[in-house]
Amino acid sequence: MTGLLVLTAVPAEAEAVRAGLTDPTVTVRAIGVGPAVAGATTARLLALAEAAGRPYRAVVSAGIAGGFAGRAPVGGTVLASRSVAADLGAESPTGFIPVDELGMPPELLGGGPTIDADPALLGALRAALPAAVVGAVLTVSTVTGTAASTTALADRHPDAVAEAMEGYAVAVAAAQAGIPFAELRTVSNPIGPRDRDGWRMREAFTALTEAARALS
Ligand SMILES: O=C(O)c1cccc(C(=O)CC[C@H]2O[C@@H](n3cnc4c(=O)[nH]cnc43)[C@H](O)[C@@H]2O)c1
Repeated sequence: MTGLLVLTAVPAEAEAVRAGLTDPTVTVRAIGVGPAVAGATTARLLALAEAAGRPYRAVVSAGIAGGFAGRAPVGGTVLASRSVAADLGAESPTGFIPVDELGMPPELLGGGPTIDADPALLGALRAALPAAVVGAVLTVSTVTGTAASTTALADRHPDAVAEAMEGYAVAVAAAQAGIPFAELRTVSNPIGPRDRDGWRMREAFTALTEAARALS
């Protein structure tokens, strides 16, 4: 068994994580933006390690994220209690219907639209990062960018603290491989009306480097 596998979306996030690591057995890879490429690449990396007889002991989806105002501040660190496929479902005239309420067989839903973090791994990360906010982290294919969609998402997920674009997909691949999973994020921007120039990337990357010291 090899060490921990930490998966970010983009190379800049991977570099920020590497800069904080003290454990040489931790592997960091940038696997792309969004659930499709993230899920496929995670599954491939886990299968290759398994085939080589060196399976990873755990997988962490890490990177920057949008934070819900009043729940996770810009520059803050977030640990997912669960990773949620927040836009997997159906629209209707009366609102969004989550995929597990569409009447499909549960075995076709990859464990459902929510995957809990591994309790032992989350516990260890919480102990190492006591200032981190713990709550649901939403996985979306489209960055939320209007006040109306922010309110709808926050109301639908009262325990959600942040959104990003890969966690749930990495979690599905980890679950199918039988490997413990957690999601660690630092907040680069508030979720809300799009203001790309206001994103605090440097602050979030610095926080990510600090948080990565907890990964071992
Ligand atoms: O320019 C953009 O619109 C843009 C949108 C999302 C991400 C980026 C990145 O350069 C970072 C990649 C990574 O960041 C996560 N992220 C960060 N903030 C958010 C957010 O408010 N909503 C969803 N995802 C977010 C995400 O995991 C990306 O893969 C640039």
